[in-house]
Amino acid sequence: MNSNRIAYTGFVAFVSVVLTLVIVNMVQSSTESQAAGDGVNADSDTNGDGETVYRLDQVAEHNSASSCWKVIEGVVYDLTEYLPNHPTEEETFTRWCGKEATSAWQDKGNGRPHSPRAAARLESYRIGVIEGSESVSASVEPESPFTSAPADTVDSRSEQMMLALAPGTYLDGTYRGNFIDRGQIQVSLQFRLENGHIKAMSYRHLVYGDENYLTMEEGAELYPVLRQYQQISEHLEEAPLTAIFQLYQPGNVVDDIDGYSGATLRGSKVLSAIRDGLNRGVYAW
Ligand code: HEM
Repeated sequence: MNSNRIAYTGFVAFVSVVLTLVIVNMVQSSTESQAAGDGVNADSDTNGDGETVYRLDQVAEHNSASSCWKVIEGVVYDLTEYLPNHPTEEETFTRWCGKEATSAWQDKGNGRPHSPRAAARLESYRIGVIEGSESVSASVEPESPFTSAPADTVDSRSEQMMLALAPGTYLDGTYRGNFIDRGQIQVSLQFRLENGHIKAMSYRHLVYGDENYLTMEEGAELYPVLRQYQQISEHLEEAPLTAIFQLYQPGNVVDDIDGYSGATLRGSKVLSAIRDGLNRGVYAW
């Protein structure tokens, strides 16, 4: 073998090694970029039970009706297909898409839990668990009186208010309370407290200016106002006392009859009348 030939063979070997390295490198980086492009599933792990483990920021990407995931008690559910079957306005359900929704699931925003039938249905939409779910389920957010609103709108006031109405603070019995403004009793109501839950709330007097809502006929112009008051009392039926704080956001409690602004006033009056009743003490056992 002459020296030219040796140099040529060496050169060819060198080039093939370099080419191989370049190709291996290209294949590797294309696999990596594909994985990154796959988004949510790419960097999701599986746990010992073979379930996919998601992070909250991955769930947060599925925050609309077209793709709706929720985290409930540490489990991730893809509820997109269930959405059209939920028996409420779509917004009640979709506002929790992409979020930690344990408290909303537990009290439906009205202080009442979902039925066992609903819980069974939920299971069929399970797609995985949330990262660190042991600690998530152990430290589920404290029950909030504002659970009908996402947790980020809750502030520390809610906790103080909850404490003020903690079960056992008010005795069971019948209560009567009033909201009085500008020298006029506008709302007078009665309710029972049984095991800390509101029962049979009724209005004894509902007046504003010259209007007496309680005697209004169904076709009357201001009849919707009476309807909103009734929706508030229906909403509170059998709810824990702390549910009265939901009246600060009556958009979740009554139909949008007048753009909520009036409903806000109505909610606040009822809230104030209930608290007046509580302050007065038991009216009858
Ligand atoms: C997490 C947010 C959710 C909220 C805020 C919510 C809220 C509500 C509300 C307001 C009602 C109607 C009023 C009532 O029955 O008291 C309701 C009923 C119902 N919801 Fe939900 N819901 C949520 C999630 C779900 C999920 C994930 C399922 C099942 C996959 C579900 C299944 C049902 C069923 C079957 C009913 C009929 C009543 C019952 O069986 O409890 N909901 N929900």
